[in-house]
Amino acid sequence: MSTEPKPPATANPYRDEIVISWPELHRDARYLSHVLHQLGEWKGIIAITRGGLVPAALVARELDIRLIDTVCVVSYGAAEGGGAEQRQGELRWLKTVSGDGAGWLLIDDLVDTGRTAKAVRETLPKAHFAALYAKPLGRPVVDTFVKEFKQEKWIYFPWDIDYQFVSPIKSRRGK
Ligand SMILES: O=P(O)(O)OC[C@H]1O[C@H](OP(=O)(O)OP(=O)(O)O)[C@H](O)[C@@H]1O
Repeated sequence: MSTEPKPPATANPYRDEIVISWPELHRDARYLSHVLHQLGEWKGIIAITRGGLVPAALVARELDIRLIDTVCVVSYGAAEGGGAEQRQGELRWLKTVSGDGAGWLLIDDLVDTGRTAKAVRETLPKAHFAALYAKPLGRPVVDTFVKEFKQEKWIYFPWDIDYQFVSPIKSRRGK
């Protein structure tokens, strides 16, 4: 019998959120690059679109990697708005790469339930999977990551957010 943790059964398992700033993401990508550099030479990077594109560019700069490819996978059936329901849809492939991934870095921003990472690993079993952030359900699927967040934490990446006015705490209703 499998002892693997199961995804939460509720429709929206995210009870908390965190906003990652550009400087924090950049710092974390530099740290990831340091770790990956220690592991040896890489043939190239395969970014998992779309979230893996920015960290892949930052790692490529640090490790002087010019050969960059993509695997393109989409969660269908998701509601609009970038919320937790994005984790529910069916996975569909738009593009993959040939070979078994040996010597290549697979890069994504986040391993959440691990569903995307598992699907990508099945097609490229010998690639090294690196992500900036991981949650407990996804952690077993990733080889290298920088920070772990609770499963219930929804992560807003810098490209998801904007600067805007926020009312002082004391003036807010329902405080
Ligand atoms: O571990 P999982 O539960 O599969 O979640 C992680 C995946 O979800 C995000 O992509 P998303 O589906 O939001 O698509 P996008 O990167 O194109 O916005 C993220 O970039 C990972 O690829």
